Amino acid sequence: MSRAADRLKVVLNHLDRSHDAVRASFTSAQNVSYHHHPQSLQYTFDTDVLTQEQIIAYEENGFILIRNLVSEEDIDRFKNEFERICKREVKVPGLTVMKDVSIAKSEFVEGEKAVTKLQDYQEDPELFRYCVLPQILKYVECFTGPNIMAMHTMLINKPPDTGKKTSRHPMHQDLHYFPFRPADRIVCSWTAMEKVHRENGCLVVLPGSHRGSLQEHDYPEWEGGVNKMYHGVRNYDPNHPRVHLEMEKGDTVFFHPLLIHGSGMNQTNGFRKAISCHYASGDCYYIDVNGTTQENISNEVKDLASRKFGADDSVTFADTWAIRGRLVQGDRISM
Ligand SMILES: CCCCCCCCCCCCCCCCC(=O)SCCNC(=O)CCNC(=O)[C@H](O)C(C)(C)COP(=O)(O)OP(=O)(O)OC[C@H]1O[C@@H](n2cnc3c(N)ncnc32)[C@H](O)[C@@H]1OP(=O)(O)O
Ligand SMILES: Nc1ncnc2c1ncn2[C@@H]1O[C@H](COP(=O)(O)OP(=O)(O)OP(=O)(O)O)[C@@H](O)[C@H]1O
Ligand SMILES: O=C(O)CCC(=O)C(=O)O
Ligand SMILES: [Fe+2]
Ligand SMILES: [Mg+2]
Repeated sequence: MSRAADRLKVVLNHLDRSHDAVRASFTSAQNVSYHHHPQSLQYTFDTDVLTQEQIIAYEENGFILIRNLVSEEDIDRFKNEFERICKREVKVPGLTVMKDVSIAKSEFVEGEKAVTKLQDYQEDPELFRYCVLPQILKYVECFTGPNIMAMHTMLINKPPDTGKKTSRHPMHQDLHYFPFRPADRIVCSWTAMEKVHRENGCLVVLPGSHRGSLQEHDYPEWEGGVNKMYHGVRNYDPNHPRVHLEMEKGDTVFFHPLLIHGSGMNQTNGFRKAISCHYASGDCYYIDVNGTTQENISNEVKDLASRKFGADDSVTFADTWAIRGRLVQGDRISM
């Protein structure tokens, strides 16, 4: 047997044995069918980039954390560009600068202290460098395959909580926002731009939840308010076992779009920064989400597109993504 085939056999054997344990901890939370006996890898391509342990970890948990993947120098450049955008020294086409809902109506907060998130930075060449970093794409390819689209770009500047707990991001699955498939050929890359820990609201994940299905999402019923489009899984069980991903500057997590994740309150005085990109295979295809649980977010996004960019009724949810997507490797086949 070849080395690659040998390696695959070891991984599959391991997965077949260990799935039962992971499954057992998730039966209560979601509707998963537990009759999966892997004949091949479902979530990863074995391209000799991931170690056996990493393949197993992603197949089982739905995420892998790579330490020290992005250099300080690159991160400082992203931070610098973020500051320039907040000071309005640069104007980026298509970019949304979002303020936290609890300070959105305050006239007294200016500059980066007012900003909770930059959405859609793909037209900013300095920030978009993140999406084409070779060491990131090398990992992305293990999940998407060789044709890679950058579909969704964000820089998150999680603010100190104002006391209303609005700095939380409810537990959700990113696939809720995406009208393209297959889910297994989509991956998020999320890089800490400084130390992130429990106190400043690190990512919180439910390992293995990527093996479930897409859940119904809606605004959580939070007394202090919820940020625009921060939908959460509807029947979230707060007692479900979770993992807090504490990370150093430059550490990067790659995670599956069905992985249930969120982030807690930022209880420090500092802004917690992270930069991210969602990638999809250039061979993915768009779906019509009308009549599905994604209809609510689809309507919100279309509404925003019409208010912000004057898009008319003929612009679909899929169109809003096709406009934003950028090819970063290989061919744009059907996206
Ligand atoms: C053709 C291309 C189309 C592109 C479409 C763009 C789609 C973008 C979103 C896609 C979602 C991506 C997937 C995300 C993954 C998970 C997430 O991160 S979900 C959270 C993402 N959230 C957003 O992307 C929100 C986008 N931002 C906005 O829509 C706007 O910033 C805004 C929140 C509507 C604020 O608009 P703006 O014009 O900047 O603000 P104001 O004029 O000051 O306020 C208008 C109105 O809105 C209230 N408000 C302000 N900020 C917030 C907030 N954070 N949350 C809730 N409400 C907010 C504000 O108080 C005003 O209210 P009023 O009652 O009218 O006074
Ligand atoms: N009702 C809910 N619906 C959806 N998500 C929720 C709900 N309540 C809490 N969450 C989310 O669960 C995650 C963890 O929240 P929490 O504020 O407890 O943070 P934490 O990191 O566990 O902090 P702590 O150390 O205080 O426990 C966050 O993503 C939060 O937004
Ligand atoms: O950085 C965070 O708090 C998580 C953001 C997130 O999950 C998202 O915007 O989809
Ligand atoms: Fe997310
Ligand atoms: Mg908690």
